[in-house]
Amino acid sequence: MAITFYKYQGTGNDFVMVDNRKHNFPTDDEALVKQLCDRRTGVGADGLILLQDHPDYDFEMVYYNADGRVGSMCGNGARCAVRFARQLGVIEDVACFLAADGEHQASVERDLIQLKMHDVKSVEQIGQDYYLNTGSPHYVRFVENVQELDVYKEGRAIRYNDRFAAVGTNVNFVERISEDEIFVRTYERGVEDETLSCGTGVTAAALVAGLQGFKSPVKVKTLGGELEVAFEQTGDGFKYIFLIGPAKQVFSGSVPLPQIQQI
Ligand SMILES: N[C@@H](CCC[C@H](N)C(=O)O)C(=O)O
Repeated sequence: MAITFYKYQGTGNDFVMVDNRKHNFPTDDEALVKQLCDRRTGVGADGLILLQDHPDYDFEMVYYNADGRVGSMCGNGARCAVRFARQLGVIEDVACFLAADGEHQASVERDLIQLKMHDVKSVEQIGQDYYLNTGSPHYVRFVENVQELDVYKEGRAIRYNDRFAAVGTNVNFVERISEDEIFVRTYERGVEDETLSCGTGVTAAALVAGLQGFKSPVKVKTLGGELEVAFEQTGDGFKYIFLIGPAKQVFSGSVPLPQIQQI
């Protein structure tokens, strides 16, 4: 049988979405997810997201990285999942859903999805750089001329260093553009390459900018578009963190997958 899939993107971070309320997509088939995300032999995406029923939430999002492994929280993917849920009629303009790191609230306002992220209790400083978890682990380094940087090379050097090699980390390179704006480029774990944007990475970079005196909301440019991050600073951390930006459907199609049945 064939499954219908939908392709979504949020500031250029792209995802294959499956309405798994209607299928029994095999949740542990790494090879299948990897194949669907392959940009030459599959649909092509930075990750795959299953939208599922959940007894206590509007829906559950199950997120996989392009390498086929179950991922941690994905900020752009979550904004796409909210748009997908809206288009499927699962929600109207507000959502309370479950992701890898727990419950999230979100709202839809025209083109924009506003996603509430979990509080960040602390930020570790490593030399001049920072390490924090915004649902996924992120290393943040401020640089000059981020557009000139070899993000693949520099990102891999940090992602595979002794401290991070086992669990991995995403790596964000950040340039100050003005008093209220930064430019972020991210090497993504699980894609193992630079992506056009990473929502949890943008959030991490904006919070570190907050530590350096930026006021909320911080405007963030990425290679794939613009996002905004609002937050309230607490003693050592942050609360009321919101990631705001567009998310849209690009196309839909079907793939023959005999191992999957319609429910
Ligand atoms: N693109 C995502 C982040 C995805 C998580 C990452 N690949 C990891 O494994 O930590 C986002 O938008 O947040």
